[in-house]
Amino acid sequence: LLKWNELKYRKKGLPPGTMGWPVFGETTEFLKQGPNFMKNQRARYGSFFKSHILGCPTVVSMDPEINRYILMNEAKGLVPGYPQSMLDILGRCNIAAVHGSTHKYMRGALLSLVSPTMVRDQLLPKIDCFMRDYLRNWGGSVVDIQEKTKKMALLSSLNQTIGLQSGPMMNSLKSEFFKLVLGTLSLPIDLPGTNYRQGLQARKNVVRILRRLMNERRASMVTGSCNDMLSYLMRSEENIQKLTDEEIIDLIITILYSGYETVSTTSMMAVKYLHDNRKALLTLREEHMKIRGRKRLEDPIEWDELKSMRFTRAVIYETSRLATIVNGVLRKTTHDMEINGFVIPKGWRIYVYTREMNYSSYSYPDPLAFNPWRWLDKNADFPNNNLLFGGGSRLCPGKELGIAEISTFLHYFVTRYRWEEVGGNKLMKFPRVVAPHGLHIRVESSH
Ligand code: HEM
Repeated sequence: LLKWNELKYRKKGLPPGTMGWPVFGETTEFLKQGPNFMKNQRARYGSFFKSHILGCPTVVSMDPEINRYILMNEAKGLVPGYPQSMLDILGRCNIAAVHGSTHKYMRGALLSLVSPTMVRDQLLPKIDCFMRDYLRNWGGSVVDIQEKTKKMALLSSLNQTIGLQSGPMMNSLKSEFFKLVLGTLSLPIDLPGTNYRQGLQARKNVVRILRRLMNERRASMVTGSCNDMLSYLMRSEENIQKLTDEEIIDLIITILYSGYETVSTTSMMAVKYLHDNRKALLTLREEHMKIRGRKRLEDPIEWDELKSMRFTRAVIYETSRLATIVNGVLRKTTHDMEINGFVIPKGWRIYVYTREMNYSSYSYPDPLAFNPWRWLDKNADFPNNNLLFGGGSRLCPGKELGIAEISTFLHYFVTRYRWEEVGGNKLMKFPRVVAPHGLHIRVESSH
């Protein structure tokens, strides 16, 4: 079977590599061995090789230059190639499912929601208020920081998108959202009890709740007075892009989904790395104490203060790099196309695998050390330096919002508390960063 499968894919012009078993391909090896599978294949076939993973013939690219080329050239037919289960559950109009001019206006609408002015005037005050409250009364207890940061990312995002702070609607949205997330990461098998079926059902429920909310706001004409993202999108005079209701709903789901695991995992891993690196923690705490020292206890963080948190930003970048919160991004070809001297057939996936770039000792001397200071020496925002937030026309639009959330979380966490890990926490780094049994810390108030 293995041989037959190799012969099936022995077309002229394809990159070197192996295709594994029919149907399953090399998915098991990929998931089990993770980064080592990639490194072994690279040692044998170079940085651009073919495989068959997660149900599709795939070309894996580990070459920084080619990775950048792929991200910069969506217009040539290199469009997002995320799994079907994800597209089904996130909706027809979610940003990863649309290309060309539709992508342009959906992205435009999203960018107008998270522009620097919006972060300064609308979002930062909300985030500050949320975090200040969320991080109350943690002292004197053992908390699972994984669970806390997950809840934090979702609740903060629900507050910004639809203005929800508590109540029954919040509870049902929360539990539906967790099912929705599980569904997007599952095999698309539509049978009772599967994560996929439950994810689809959860999507239906989320859509129903959002639609009801929109109708209620229209009926009571409160759209004008609310200042959350949903109302902003519904107010047609401000919403230059004039999205349909379906597009608005899918955009809200996109925002909730994209900022959830990224923000929560980065926050959790920052807590972990700071715990293990006292000097970095002291430097970070000093940066935040200086800001707090100039203010009254109840004063919120201001935009200029957020911008002045240089070391905090460096901690976020370094956490994102060392933990590799995002291993890579997926694309697919819309027609046969030549890349790097090979011909990639139409419909093949391209895994733009960026993980190894994070551990390059050329770009990051002593790459396995947690060293936030390295980001202070170079211009961290120079787009070619890293692909931590993607690149090209799909560069993460929520980057500054995400950084604002994590910075505010860290601000209240390090100025209010000290913490120690309660031993025995296991961490898995691949395919996603998770603590399978939670990451428990004992928290004490600083004063
Ligand atoms: C530390 C936090 C974050 C990290 C590490 C991160 C990372 C990324 C990466 C790597 C991509 C590129 C995906 C691709 O090319 O296929 C991306 C895209 C995206 N991110 Fe983020 N992200 C973060 C926070 C957020 C937040 C808070 C939002 C909420 C608005 C967000 C919304 C999006 C959206 C909508 C896209 C798709 C853009 C498009 O297709 O045009 N992200 N992000």
